[in-house]
Amino acid sequence: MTFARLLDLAHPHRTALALMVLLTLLEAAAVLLVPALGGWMAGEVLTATGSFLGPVACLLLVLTLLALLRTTSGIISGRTSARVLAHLRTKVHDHLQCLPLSFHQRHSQGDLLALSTYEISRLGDFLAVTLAALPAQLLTAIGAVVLMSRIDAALAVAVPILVPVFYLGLKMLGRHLRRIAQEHQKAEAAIVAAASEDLAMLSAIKSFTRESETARRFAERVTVSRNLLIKETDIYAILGPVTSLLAGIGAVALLASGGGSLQSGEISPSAMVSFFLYAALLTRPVAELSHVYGQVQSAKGTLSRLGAILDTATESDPATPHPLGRMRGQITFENVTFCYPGRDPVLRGLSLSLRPGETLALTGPNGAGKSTLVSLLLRLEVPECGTIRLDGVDIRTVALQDLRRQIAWVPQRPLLFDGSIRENIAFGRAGATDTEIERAARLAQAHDFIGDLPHGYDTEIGEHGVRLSGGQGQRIVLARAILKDPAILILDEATSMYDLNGETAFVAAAAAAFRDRTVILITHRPATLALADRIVVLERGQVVAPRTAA
Ligand SMILES: Nc1ncnc2c1ncn2[C@@H]1O[C@H](COP(=O)(O)OP(=O)(O)OP(=O)(O)O)[C@@H](O)[C@H]1O
Repeated sequence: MTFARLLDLAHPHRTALALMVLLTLLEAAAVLLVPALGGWMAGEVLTATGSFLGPVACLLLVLTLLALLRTTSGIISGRTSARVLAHLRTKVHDHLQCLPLSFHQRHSQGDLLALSTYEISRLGDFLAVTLAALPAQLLTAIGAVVLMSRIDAALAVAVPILVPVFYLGLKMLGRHLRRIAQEHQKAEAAIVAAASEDLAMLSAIKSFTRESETARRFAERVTVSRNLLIKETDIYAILGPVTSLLAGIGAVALLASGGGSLQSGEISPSAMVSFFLYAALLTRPVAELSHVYGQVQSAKGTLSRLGAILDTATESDPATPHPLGRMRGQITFENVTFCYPGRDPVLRGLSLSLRPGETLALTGPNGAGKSTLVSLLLRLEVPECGTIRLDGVDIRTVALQDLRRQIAWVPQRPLLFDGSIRENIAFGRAGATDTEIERAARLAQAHDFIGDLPHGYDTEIGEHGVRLSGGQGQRIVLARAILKDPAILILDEATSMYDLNGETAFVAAAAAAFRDRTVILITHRPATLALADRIVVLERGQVVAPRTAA
């Protein structure tokens, strides 16, 4: 399963990976020639025939070929690695974007961040560098063993005994290493989660003077990760040299046993030198293969977490979606019941209708289910039972993007990104002109404060709009929604941070902003309630007191 996932991820890069494998195999074949040529050259020198120009020339040729192959494979490996990483990152990012909000509410952001950055980068290297070079490592190791056994047949008996022992040792160590690697990846995720939360909470941390507790909590997580990393690197540091040493000892023992053959003349000096060089050559792939074993364990963990995410169903459209043109804005909730996992129902058989062009104020106690109602209308959540219709069309039968294009939603917390004010407003509609952006900003009562900023609409507002006040952020987000020019506008406490003048001005301008659309105002504020044609009170998931505004 894990292997199938790996093949799937490698598929778009198969040509480059195959080329890498081919080049490294050629490189391994060239490397295997070096001991033979070395032995030949040594033989010529030791027998003092003086005719060692032939082997020297061959050796130089092979070394030049090796340098060329290594340069080419180095370039291809670097490029493939960068491409694999970019592909994995965008694949995971795009998939995360398409997963329902309920998935994100169940998973830690830190875990997802660690997976899509640090873990994926390790996996990319594993795929494009380590695995691509694996066939060449095997060829070098097997080639060296075969060529050594041709020189001294005793090796042909020793190898089948040594290999399973070596493999079993690696397997035992590998299990231990996998557990440590998994714990380390979890610890890294916890660090990312704490770092991003601490930065998001910074003003609260400062005002409640919780710096030392925050630092202690962070240091604890760092210590856990540090200790696991030390364990991991210790094992890697021991594994390589120890396997080299074992392979070396084996080779030297065989070499020593070959000493007799040299004296008895069964083996020539040049064959003896070649044998020794093959033995030295063998230690490198053996040590690297042991390293690969550890990396395989770590990659398995990443692949299984990645698989769990990539196998989670994304938001989907019906097979033949009902086409939607510009809607009139009639909304009907029919007997809708919904509950979050493990919670009591938030909405209980709720029925509610809005006429096209109507402005409805939705009010009621905190936690009554008002925002949840909006999530259901946007199909961010799906009701357990009941039907929601737009202009009489069941929203389950339409394509998600078609549905969401009809609706502009201003959530309780302004969602702003690191960019200019212009970019943040233009996020509402691709291709909007500066005039349209300015008109939306005027309706949202944002134009005047924007004009007072040093760079006006080009002012950079920082991550999450940190360089704006709460009320200014709300005005930008409201302008964005107005710019979208939707059939349905939903304002969820969208003016809660407006100052009195701003709110009064918005109420005065609201007729223009609300013209020709259905509006849902979720609010407790009397000034905003006064904008509504009708006020509906939601309590414990049900409509309790609909009444007409005076
Ligand atoms: N993702 C979630 N998982 C579990 N429960 C949730 C989730 N989101 C909201 N709830 C719960 O659902 C209930 C309704 O929440 P909702 O946000 O719809 O209320 P609301 O009427 O908009 O409240 P407020 O006036 O405070 O904005 C609350 O009890 C809340 O705790």
